[in-house]
Amino acid sequence: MALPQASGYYQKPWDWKSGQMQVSIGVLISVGVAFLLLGGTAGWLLFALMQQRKLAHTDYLTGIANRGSVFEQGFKLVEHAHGEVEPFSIVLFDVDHFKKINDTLGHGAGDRALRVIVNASRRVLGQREFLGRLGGEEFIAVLPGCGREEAMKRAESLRLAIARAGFLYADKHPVNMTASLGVATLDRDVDFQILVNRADEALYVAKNSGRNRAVRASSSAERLSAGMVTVGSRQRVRG
Ligand SMILES: Nc1nc2c(ncn2[C@@H]2O[C@H](COP(=O)(O)OP(=O)(O)OP(=O)(O)O)[C@@H](O)[C@H]2O)c(=O)[nH]1
Repeated sequence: MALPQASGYYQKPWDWKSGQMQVSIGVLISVGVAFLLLGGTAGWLLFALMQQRKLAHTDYLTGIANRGSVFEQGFKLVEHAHGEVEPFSIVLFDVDHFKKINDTLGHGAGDRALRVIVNASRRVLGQREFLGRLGGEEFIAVLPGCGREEAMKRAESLRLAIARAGFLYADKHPVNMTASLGVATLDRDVDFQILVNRADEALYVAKNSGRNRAVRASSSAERLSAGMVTVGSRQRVRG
């Protein structure tokens, strides 16, 4: 009678040396994988945080700085300008009769007009300068290093760029825009909020004296000699 064949399976006795090596490799791989996972998660979290921060500072429609971001940067830049005794100006501008675009062609056309205005305005700004949307159809150009004369020139370039940026909506409706602008330049006794108030006063004058024009806000010295006390709040005539 044939004996049953041996299975051929041979159980090796435990080899401590190679066993330890296998365990060490296993541990190393696990630690590596854990590091990769942790690193990946941390990287993803960092990316998500950066994206969130960017979104919190950006205007959803036009991609430029939003109101919060403009004021955050504006206060810092004014402090810097005071410290360095450097000129600093802003141009506040507001699209004229913007409501008419919405009312006649719809909000899609209005939204496109805002984006077109932003693209046209960006092109006339220098490297250190930036654009922000303060809300609705009101924008600001922040001009570090720009004195009174330069700022008025920049405002005029913005006005012309907007007036020339007309487009055809839905391939058949011509849309033309103009804007009114208020220009204010930093004085020693002024912070960013006061500068914005002054530019807003000038913008109010531009609106009420016919629109499609840039008006310069009076300086601290001019205000003093004219006996002006307040820095003004908005009270714009509509129509
Ligand atoms: N399409 C669109 N419209 C907006 C947006 N934000 C505000 N508006 C509209 O902008 C219009 C602003 O109207 P008004 O404040 O009367 O200003 P205006 O018609 O430009 O008149 P003036 O400033 O006096 O020349 C309103 O109809 C708002 O609904 C936006 O993001 N997209």
